[in-house]
Amino acid sequence: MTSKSNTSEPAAAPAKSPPDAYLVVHRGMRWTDVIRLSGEVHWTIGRSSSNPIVLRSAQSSRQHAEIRPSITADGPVWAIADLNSRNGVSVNSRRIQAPTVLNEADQIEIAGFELTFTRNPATLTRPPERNASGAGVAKADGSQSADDGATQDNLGIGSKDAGSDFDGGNGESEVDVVSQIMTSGLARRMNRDSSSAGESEMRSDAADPLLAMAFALGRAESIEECGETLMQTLDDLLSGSTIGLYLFDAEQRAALVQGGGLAPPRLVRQPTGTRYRRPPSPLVEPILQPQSAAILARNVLGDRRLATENTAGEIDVESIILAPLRPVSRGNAQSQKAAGDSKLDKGSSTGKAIAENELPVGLVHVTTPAGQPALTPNQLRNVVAAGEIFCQAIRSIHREASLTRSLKKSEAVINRLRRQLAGRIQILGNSEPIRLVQQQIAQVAPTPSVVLVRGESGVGKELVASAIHHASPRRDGPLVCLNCAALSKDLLESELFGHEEGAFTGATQQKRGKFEAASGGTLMLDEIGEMSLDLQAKLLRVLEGHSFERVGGHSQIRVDVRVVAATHRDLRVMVEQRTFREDLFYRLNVVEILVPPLRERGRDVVLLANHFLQTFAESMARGRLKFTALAEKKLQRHRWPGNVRELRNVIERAVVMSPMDAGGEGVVGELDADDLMITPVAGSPKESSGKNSRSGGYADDLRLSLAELEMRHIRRVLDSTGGNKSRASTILGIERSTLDRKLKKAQKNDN
Ligand SMILES: Nc1ncnc2c1ncn2[C@@H]1O[C@H](COP(=O)(O)OP(=O)(O)OP(=O)(O)O)[C@@H](O)[C@H]1O
Repeated sequence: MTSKSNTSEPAAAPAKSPPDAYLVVHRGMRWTDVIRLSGEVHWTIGRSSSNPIVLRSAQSSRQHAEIRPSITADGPVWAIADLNSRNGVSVNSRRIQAPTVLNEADQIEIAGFELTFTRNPATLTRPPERNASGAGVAKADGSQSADDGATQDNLGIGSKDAGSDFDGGNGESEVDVVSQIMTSGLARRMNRDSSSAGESEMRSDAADPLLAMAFALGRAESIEECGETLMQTLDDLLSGSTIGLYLFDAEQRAALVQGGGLAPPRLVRQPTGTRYRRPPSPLVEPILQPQSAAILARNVLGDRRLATENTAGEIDVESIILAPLRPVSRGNAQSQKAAGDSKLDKGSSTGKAIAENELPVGLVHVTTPAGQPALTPNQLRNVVAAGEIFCQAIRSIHREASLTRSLKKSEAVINRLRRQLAGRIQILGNSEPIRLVQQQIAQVAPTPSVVLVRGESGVGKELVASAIHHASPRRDGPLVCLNCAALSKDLLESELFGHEEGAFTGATQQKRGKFEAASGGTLMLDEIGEMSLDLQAKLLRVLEGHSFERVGGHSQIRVDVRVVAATHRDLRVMVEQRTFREDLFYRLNVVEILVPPLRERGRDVVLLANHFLQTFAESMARGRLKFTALAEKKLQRHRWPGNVRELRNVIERAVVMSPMDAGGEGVVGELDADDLMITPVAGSPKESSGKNSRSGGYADDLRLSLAELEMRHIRRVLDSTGGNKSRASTILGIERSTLDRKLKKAQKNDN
């Protein structure tokens, strides 16, 4: 920064006082200390406590400098003069040689302190721009003054890291030193109280309420409770002051972003004889800006820009604190630093559009009435500290609430999936043999017994095992399935029991087996009849409660697993043929469930076919589909050698091959017998002699009524036009409205 017209020397005596101005002492990134310059007062600055502004520093002369009203050709101004100090006074890094007019945003350096001169209250809440090098206050000529060596104090604000407010890192905190600046008539009174010992006593006094607050907030469960606790703490820290606590809910945040004013405070403390009044908007607007600093302003009496008038139209406030409530996170501190380093536009005033998420969560506004001691920098520091503790607490409450919300959502999803799963593992069917299976599952599921499920391939043995698991007390544990026919003897052993690293070629790392993976749940061993006799012996030992070792391992592993075995073979015959161990057979055959083939389930075929039809039509977005009577007959007559799996595949294929708009708006698409690709079982009557009904075969038409035939033709034409009704009605030679009427009527009949 270079010095401007302020080197011009003003005339000595003022005829009239200059406009009020502010001397701003930046105190870290989060707060500023403001001294109002008003009237015709000569504001001497120095080490002596007789000065209105006291600098407690050995670098400061007893009477170091003076800021006073002066007259120039342009009118009354504020000027600064060096009172023959040892270390001099610099304005914008230039040591002044004569009284110098102060201009907006001038940086004054005295005895290592850095002060900003401003007339604009909007700039008061801005954190200072910092010297990027982190060096202390530079002298104008770059030299050290003669008696600089007299003190080792390094009081330059610029030497402090912008992000850390509490410790200057040089053994003495910057805040401690700067906090000893005092103003006006209070200097003497404060001097009495704020000897170094007094200051630290004040701080330890503050520690108790802050500590009590931290404990209370740890227990608080709502924002309201946190607000009450903060208010109580502020009351303890700032007795005699009026306090307003503003907390911005969603509505208020939206209003503030739109440029609306402050809503009434959420909580107020007003000692007897005082009345709380909101801060004026010129002060509120800048404090809502991102990265704004808390301010302490003293000598506020009569200043309408810093305080609101009473009912008599007077500003009867001695000092104020206005602090934004903003949680400080690591990221936040970094962005504050970045803002302090470069982003802030020093020249502009307020009124920038603020994003809702950049607003503080609230404000603390403290005022002391005229005639009472002014608020102190320590009190400012304590308000900011209390505000930060409060913000952390409400952030925890918000986080907890959001975690609870997402937990509830997850639970809802889990329950939905459970229901879906339950639907999928439902053993559908009303036939006698399938009812018996359902009943056996219900009986055996709650017990810990081993179950042997037998049946042809594709009848639903795995589904039965799954149903047993999900109806058992182990339902929250894992269900692990292993097909014993799919692996060689050695691989099956390592799959079942796991292996240690290096147990065999390719065993590059330790692996848990399925028994361990199923611990606490159910292990389904499919195709158990394919297991080698050696492995059968090992399995039997585990089923009898013994521990086992991983392949290549020595440690004994014991698991809590329920086994459900399945096979399409007749194990009794295998036992007779000595290909299956008799002892294992009896161990497995505690409860046997025989799943009937599909051909023995009567009308269940149609029930299952319809279930698969709906499932696939939905997953392939084919709308509503149904089977024609002929299709159902065909399904019923087939012998289903591949059982339910075959049925499922037949239906899936039919749905895949059906037109995309088969079940379009207002139409239930039909799957005819010809759409079902089933190889007719030898000896059964030919299920359909016609071609695919949609592609134009008329063999079945001989059994249709005229109306049915008409509708079948309409649907074929509609198919050929891709569902375009206008084109279909042209081909059919009828009005579009007639077509609509016929379709509606057919739909009614279908329903
Ligand atoms: N009653 C049923 N209700 C609904 N779906 C069933 C039913 N029975 C079987 N299924 C379905 O049929 C298919 C085959 O069933 P599953 O795999 O359980 O038969 P499996 O007897 O274990 O076959 P494999 O002998 O080849 O191991 C699966 O998609 C299954 O969901």
